[in-house]
Amino acid sequence: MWRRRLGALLLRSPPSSSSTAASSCQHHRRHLLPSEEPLALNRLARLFTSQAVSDGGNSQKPFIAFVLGGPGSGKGTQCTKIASDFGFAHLSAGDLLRHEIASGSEKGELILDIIKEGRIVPSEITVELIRKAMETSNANKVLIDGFPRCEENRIAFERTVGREPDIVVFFDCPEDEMVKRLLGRNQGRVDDNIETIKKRLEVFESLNIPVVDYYSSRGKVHKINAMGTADEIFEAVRKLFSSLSDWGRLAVEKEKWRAGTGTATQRNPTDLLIAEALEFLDGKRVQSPDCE
Ligand SMILES: Nc1ncnc2c1ncn2[C@@H]1O[C@H](COP(=O)(O)OP(=O)(O)O)[C@@H](O)[C@H]1O
Ligand SMILES: O=c1ccn([C@@H]2O[C@H](COP(=O)(O)OP(=O)(O)O)[C@@H](O)[C@H]2O)c(=O)[nH]1
Ligand SMILES: [Mg+2]
Repeated sequence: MWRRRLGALLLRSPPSSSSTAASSCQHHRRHLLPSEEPLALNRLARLFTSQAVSDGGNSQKPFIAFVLGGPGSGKGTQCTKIASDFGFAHLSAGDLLRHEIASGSEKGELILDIIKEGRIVPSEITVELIRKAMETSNANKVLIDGFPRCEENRIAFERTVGREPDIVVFFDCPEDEMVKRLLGRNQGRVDDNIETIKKRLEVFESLNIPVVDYYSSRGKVHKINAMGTADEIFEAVRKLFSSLSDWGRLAVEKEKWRAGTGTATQRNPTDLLIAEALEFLDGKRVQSPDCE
């Protein structure tokens, strides 16, 4: 039984093969470059797992996922689900800016004007809000929803926080669907009107897509088709995060085994399982007769 389960796990595609950007981009094919370097899957998955099990969320280096996509592509909806199923803190850049407006600060007035026009708030304001929210949340896994909006945002974040995101999830949605969703959002937002929506779509194409292209060239983008019901889309999202988590666990086992907690002369089921995982992770073909 354990062997059958292992076979199924090992035969599952790693996340980089099925969903990394560029390979199957439907709505933004012309923008996304093929990945120049493959996702460092073992490193990434190990990081994901070690952060997931770190002690009480005191890690200084959280796992960071940027969540990008056009206005109305479903970023916020999917982030809520990821946060609840995978234990991420959900930091929405737009929500942080709206809280600043609600606080009545001087900065809030400037932010309101910019949001009404569908433009991008100066990087120093947004990056500072995100940096503080990351510090306050003290979480070991963070979703940053709707940021960076442009290359300048990206560079300012990387300079201030001192690192890149670990992955970028990109929701790929056709424009007419995004417009339909935004006009039906009904949350009383000052920017959910057709005039601002048009401007936001232009800004998305001209300034946000280059950020996706940049991370795509770094092998970090996982593109998700954002058409379908929220639950259907979440199935694809769940696969991505589950794979990271499964592969991370295997990578940790591999390290333990290499460190001497398993030897070739021990032949109990756990050792066999680890040996098979090791072979697979080393890129060899696993003989798994119980599975197909
Ligand atoms: N898959 C979906 N199908 C139809 N409507 C959706 C879907 N996902 C989200 N929505 C709705 O579309 C609107 C925009 O979704 P939201 O998550 O706020 O997107 P974003 O954060 O990318 O702007 C919301 O009213 C939301 O309830
Ligand atoms: O990093 C960010 C995120 C948002 N915004 C502004 O806030 C608006 C709303 O952003 P949000 O992410 O809430 O919109 P969504 O894409 O989710 O509809 C954007 O159009 C921008 O004007 C910004 O300037 N920088
Ligand atoms: Mg949103």
